[in-house]
Amino acid sequence: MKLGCIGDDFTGSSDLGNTLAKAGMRTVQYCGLPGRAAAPDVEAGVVSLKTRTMPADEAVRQSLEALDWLRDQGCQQFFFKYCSTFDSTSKGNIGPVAEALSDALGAGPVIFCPAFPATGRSVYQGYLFVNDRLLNESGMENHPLTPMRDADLRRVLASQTQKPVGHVGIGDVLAGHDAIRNALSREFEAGRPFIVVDAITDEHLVDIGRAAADLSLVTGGSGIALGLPENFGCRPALQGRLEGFEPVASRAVALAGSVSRATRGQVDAHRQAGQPLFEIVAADVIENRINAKLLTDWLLQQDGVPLAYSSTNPETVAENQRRFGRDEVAHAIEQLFAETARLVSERGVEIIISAGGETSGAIVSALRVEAFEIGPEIDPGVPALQVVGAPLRLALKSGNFGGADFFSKAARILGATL
Ligand SMILES: Nc1ncnc2c1ncn2[C@@H]1O[C@H](COP(=O)(O)OP(=O)(O)O)[C@@H](O)[C@H]1O
Ligand SMILES: O=C(O)[C@@H](O)C(=O)COP(=O)(O)O
Repeated sequence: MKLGCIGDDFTGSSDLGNTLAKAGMRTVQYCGLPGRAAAPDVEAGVVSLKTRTMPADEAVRQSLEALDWLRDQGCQQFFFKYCSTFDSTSKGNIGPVAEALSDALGAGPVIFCPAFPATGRSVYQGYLFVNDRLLNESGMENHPLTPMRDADLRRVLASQTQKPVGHVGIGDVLAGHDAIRNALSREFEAGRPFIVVDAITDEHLVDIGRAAADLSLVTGGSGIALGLPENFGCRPALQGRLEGFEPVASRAVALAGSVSRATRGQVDAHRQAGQPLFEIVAADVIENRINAKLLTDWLLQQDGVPLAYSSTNPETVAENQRRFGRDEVAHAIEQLFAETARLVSERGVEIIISAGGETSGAIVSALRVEAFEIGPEIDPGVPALQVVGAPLRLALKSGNFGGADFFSKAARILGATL
């Protein structure tokens, strides 16, 4: 293994796997810390953890364990993948995890770059934009678990780490990879080892990737991984990745626990397309009026691509959190989806589409998936996934990713019988 990656959630890890596989690296996504050595032909391993919102010391512990495993596989460079909207709480976990990894590796300059132009995320003058909005006006300020209320990445990162934070601006990035490398050294030598790097286009990311060839630790969204595979002699491998998987004789079932803007739009579009929808109301979950058995029965009675969703507007989410407690309601809904995924799979469903990072983490854990092979891209940042060693396929959609017709498109590319 050449490139060892640690993802702070499961959807984000499949996003990274997608980028690396498209860029020509033989990539496997592991669900949690693998219990055995990787197959010898794997070039990039992505250990997906669910560390984004857990207490920082536990996130650090799990990330260091993943680092040890990746080191044992022979990796030469390490990548810490977090969200392209820099999702974190006031305590971390981006800063604490990056700090621990950097100390363990004795790293030099460490890049922080969540830019992902294909999905509208860019970093300019140290500020993170989502399309034409600053991060804190993009809808992310209402995220149920990681509300992002400051777009200045230098300030957000500095509040999470003891390490001084530097910046490589767009001027240096536009001047190409040598200038970027020099600027990184300049910041490091000035005593600022954690360096936010501007990037607006894929070309910038490729140049930053090239400048990072000798760095032991790189951190960011999946975009910053665009340029890394070439450093290992890999070339883009689009052949065979453009079409869907071979069809299988299984329906697809969709489960959405994301309350992000894009997911809510996809739920509406699915309804308008005449597909069967089941709305999960938080109070019904908490007060046991709905459970996984009832939901499974409903899903299996439908035609088309049935979708069960708890996605709702920010006011209702805030009301649910006030009434039941933020973590309690999130956990109850995640567990309902996880148990439902387990039951539909037991009853023969081989294709599950999941929307939401935390939601997907819970679902994948309940399905006891060990690893995924990365298949064709459904939409930017979302690949079709084949479970290694089992006839089960998944799509793990980050909340804010995907086009309006995502659920139907995913079912088709995953090879569902429609
Ligand atoms: N109706 C709701 N009320 C309160 N919390 C909800 C509701 N629906 C989902 N949630 C919780 O919100 C969180 C959404 O996070 P996640 O699944 O990571 O989605 P995203 O990818 O959009 O961030 C989950 O923990 C989920 O259980
Ligand atoms: O980088 C991204 O935006 C995604 O890969 C990601 O991590 C999104 O997280 P969720 O929205 O919580 O799925």
